[in-house]
Amino acid sequence: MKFTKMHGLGNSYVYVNMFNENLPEKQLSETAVRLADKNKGIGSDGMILIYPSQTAAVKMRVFNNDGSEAKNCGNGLRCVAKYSYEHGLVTTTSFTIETLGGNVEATVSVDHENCVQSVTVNMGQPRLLAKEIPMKNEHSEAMIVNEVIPVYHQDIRVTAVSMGNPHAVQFIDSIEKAPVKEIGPLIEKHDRFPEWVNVEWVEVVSPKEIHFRVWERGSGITQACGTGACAAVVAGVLNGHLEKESEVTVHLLGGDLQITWKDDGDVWMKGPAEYICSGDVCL
Ligand SMILES: N[C@@H](CCC[C@H](N)C(=O)O)C(=O)O
Repeated sequence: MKFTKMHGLGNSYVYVNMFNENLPEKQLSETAVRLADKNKGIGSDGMILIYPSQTAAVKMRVFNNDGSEAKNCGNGLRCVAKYSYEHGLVTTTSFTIETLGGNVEATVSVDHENCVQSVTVNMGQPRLLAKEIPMKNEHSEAMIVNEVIPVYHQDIRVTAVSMGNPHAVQFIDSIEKAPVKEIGPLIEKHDRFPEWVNVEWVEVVSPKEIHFRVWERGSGITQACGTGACAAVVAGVLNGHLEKESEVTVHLLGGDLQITWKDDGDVWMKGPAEYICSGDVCL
């Protein structure tokens, strides 16, 4: 099977062009696990499949490195946009990408050689009600903003945001002290989150700048999470640390993203997408 490995700020996936390849549905999950293995596979945070779409230019499906399927992936969207444009799957610089979390609009910025330098994605509106995350709560129609959940003898305050996939965001004084490895897995599988959750830590530097760390559902620590960065900015506004309409620079382990939560409710993400390698892999 032909593959291309790409990354968005160090968040790497093995991409498969399903316009040409054929993988049986029942093998997708185990293939993602095998490809992600750094010793017996290619090594990645997961696998992303690019399909023809009935409702958009292309369709993206995302698998974490434990084989679970996710409904969205911000870094993946930018890489799918670059791949689709440079491989002729689309012919315009703005086009729609279908995800299981909804359709989004991507715009590629190209240089004089028609290579994509950066990608801007309108990620759509965050979903904030407990039932939309989903998060178990006495009132399923309530938002979860800076609410305490007990985690292993500690009370941790989280703000819950869905960007098509679920996120629990915490604010801390120093990003260097984020207990990602220790607390991440406990919140990821906390019984308040029936579909599990991506877990983020945020240090607010100024109304236009934050530091960010993530424990991703199904993949653990990664260098970056695009949907997580969007969720962090939304949570920052909801908690009064950041402002709507303001472009926020999010410093992730793998580099920076620019995120804006607009007055009309849409969240915009701008950042890079890069190739690593491509080739054939034995399945
Ligand atoms: N790395 C991604 C998110 C991938 C899916 C996530 N782990 C989930 O299970 O929801 C991003 O860049 O958004």
